[in-house]
Amino acid sequence: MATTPLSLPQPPPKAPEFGRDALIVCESLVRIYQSGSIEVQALQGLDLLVESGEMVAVVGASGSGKSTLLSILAGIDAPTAGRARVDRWDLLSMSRADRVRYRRHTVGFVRQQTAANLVPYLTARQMIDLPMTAARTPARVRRARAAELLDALGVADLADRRPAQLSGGQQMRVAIAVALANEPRVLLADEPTGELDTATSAEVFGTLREVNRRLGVTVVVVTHDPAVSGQVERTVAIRDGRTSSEVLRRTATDADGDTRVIAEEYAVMDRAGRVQVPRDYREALALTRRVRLALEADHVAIRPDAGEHT
Ligand SMILES: Nc1ncnc2c1ncn2[C@@H]1O[C@H](COP(=O)(O)OP(=O)(O)OP(=O)(O)O)[C@@H](O)[C@H]1O
Repeated sequence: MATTPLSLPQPPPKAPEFGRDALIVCESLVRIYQSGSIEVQALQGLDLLVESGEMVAVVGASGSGKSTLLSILAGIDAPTAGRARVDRWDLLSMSRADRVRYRRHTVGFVRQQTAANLVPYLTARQMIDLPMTAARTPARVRRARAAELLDALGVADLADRRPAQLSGGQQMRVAIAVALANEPRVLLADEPTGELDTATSAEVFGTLREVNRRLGVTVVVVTHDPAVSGQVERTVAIRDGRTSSEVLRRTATDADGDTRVIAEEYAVMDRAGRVQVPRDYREALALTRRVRLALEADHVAIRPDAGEHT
């Protein structure tokens, strides 16, 4: 006897992998530090995507997890849980040998303290040569690359000086050149302008933008300085170990041909749909523990709990 085929519901189409085309992917990233019996959750489920060629500023209060994020992306620290991928490298499952390769070729890292990036007894040219020698780059290529970088970073005339003979801004530019020696796809900079005065900060930041635009290197820069973060197209704010909001800036030209920068702030929604409502919004409408959500034609409304139930 012929049986009627069962009509089964269609399985839902498989969701594309989160950030499949991004260069940097952090998904629900967690980093817990254990010091004695105390546990510090430096990252508490952070999501972040960075596309190839972007320049992103990461801002946040002291202790919010910015340096932890950068150390993980630099391959110096390892996450406790979650997912972190840069280019083709999975930062959670990388072997020790892969980690060395990753740090040598995929990312360049500029540390917070200017001096920590430099070797006191080497000249600028010798310092740029060092990572290339470690990568077994032939001498002829090393010489050409060092000259190119010294030039691109505006320190060609300082090539034979040691760190003590350079100003803070010049030291930082040399540090950036050293970080770029092995042609990484990503440059990570942790508070590169933290020790510099305002004018020198602006100069160093301009250098990072040039590196991003002219050399096509993806740049992630941690900063405290709102004036600095105001110069990039995308600023990601971290609060309590999570990305909380983003500011996107674009240049618009009005009818008179004048250009101006338009900055729009967005809240970040995580993979589970959680959004942080800013404190001033919550206070203005006394939004507390329980709120009403309503799906409207083109937005979702959040209203205070009317208080019929307790
Ligand atoms: N090695 C460590 N051991 C224990 N706790 C740590 C360690 N490193 C960072 N933390 C803690 O993790 C949290 C996040 O620190 P992190 O340095 O990432 O913050 P940050 O946003 O970079 O701060 P800052 O702007 O002051 O550099 C802080 O509470 C910090 O005290």
